Amino acid sequence: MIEQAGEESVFRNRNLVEPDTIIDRDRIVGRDDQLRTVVSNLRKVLNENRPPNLLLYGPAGTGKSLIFDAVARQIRDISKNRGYEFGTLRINCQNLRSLDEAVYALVREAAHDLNEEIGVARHGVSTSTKYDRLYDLLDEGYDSVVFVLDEIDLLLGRRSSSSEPAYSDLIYQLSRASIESIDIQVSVAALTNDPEFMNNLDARAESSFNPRDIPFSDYDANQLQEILRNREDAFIQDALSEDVIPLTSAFAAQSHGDARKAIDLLRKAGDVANENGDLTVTENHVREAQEDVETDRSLKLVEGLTTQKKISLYATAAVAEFGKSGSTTASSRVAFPVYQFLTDVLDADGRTRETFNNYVREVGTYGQLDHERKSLGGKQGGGMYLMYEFKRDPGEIKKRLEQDERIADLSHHEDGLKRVIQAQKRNFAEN
Ligand SMILES: Nc1ncnc2c1ncn2[C@@H]1O[C@H](COP(=O)(O)OP(=O)(O)OP(=O)(O)O)[C@@H](O)[C@H]1O
Repeated sequence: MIEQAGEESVFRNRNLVEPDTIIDRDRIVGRDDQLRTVVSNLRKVLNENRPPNLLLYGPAGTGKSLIFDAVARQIRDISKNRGYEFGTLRINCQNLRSLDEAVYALVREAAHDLNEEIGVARHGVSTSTKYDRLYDLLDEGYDSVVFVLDEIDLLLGRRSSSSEPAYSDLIYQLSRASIESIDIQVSVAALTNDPEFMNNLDARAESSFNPRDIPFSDYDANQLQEILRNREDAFIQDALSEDVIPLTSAFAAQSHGDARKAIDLLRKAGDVANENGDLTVTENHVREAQEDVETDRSLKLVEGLTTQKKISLYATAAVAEFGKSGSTTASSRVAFPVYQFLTDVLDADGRTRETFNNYVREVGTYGQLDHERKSLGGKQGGGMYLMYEFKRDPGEIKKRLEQDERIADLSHHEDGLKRVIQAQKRNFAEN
């Protein structure tokens, strides 16, 4: 099996359909206007002038990083040959919680690029000491630097209601660095999905940043097709059947024309073909890959539920999973006492039967399960109950819920859980 997988693959160069692979300039499809604008601004570096600040904005996966990085790499190579040190220092602001963290991340980038010590402690020193270290490193190592601030709108910092977001401060300081703090040429390129970003900057930051705007729009299905066709050589010859690229592009165009999603989906379709031992990627492989993507997206929603809703869903999924083999259904009459057992195990509050059912039904609206109202007939004094039917493997949902450390404990009680479920099922069937 392993040997087979090693020998036969639809891929010749799978890297080409990995979204983070750096691609050559000749693989870039379209985006001529944006390329021209970035080139005309960054080429000022070649005359040893400071390039203007730039704001690249548009939805995710529309080529902002690709275009900027491709041009910056070329400028860097030409400059280096001429003995002029041009560099870009990139940080992604998504996971940075404060201005201080952002400045430290820039110090770390510069030190890494220049092969120097970071030279400043992460904690326990002021942000201005970090700025000083940053400027020292830059003065020593470069003639010109562009700070690339990806997802800049997410650098909010720990704000009181009256204070400005951290990105305003960072942009203000960095775009003034050339004037006040440093001898080399410095400018800022900010990347964001938010077209209104400039409206959120305070007046001070706005006036010192004053960028050239470079907008990026969604790709349509035809543009996505072209992008994918330009990477067809990731696959062995004739591995892609005719309808694969059009279908992949059509799916990705539905999710905001994101090229990253299109490339991901094409790679996943190839993986599905490999898993099935097929040497041709077909429409069915694309559909299967797309289903996996959707499953994963809706499972992610499960991670955001409150603990009570997670316990309710866990109980219901366990009843379905530990029922008859391959079963996807769970009766509320069985699932509710199982939920009570789980709240006892976790020492959590117990909710009423009605609230429990409301929680599980609510999860249904995220696409995990359906419910049907059923009558007990003459059983248990009559009355109604709900029959839940999972649309996908309930075991997978349970595993996803166990990623929450409060729920993870339940996986150590599987034997007890199975016993309770069996007892409740017997009880339900006998009455
Ligand atoms: N015009 C294009 N030609 C070829 N490949 C492209 C093109 N546009 C985007 N891609 C590919 O799509 C992926 C995402 O592009 P990129 O990282 O530039 O998106 P972005 O606009 O910076 O998105 P985000 O806001 O999510 O960071 C990359 O793998 C890139 O190579």
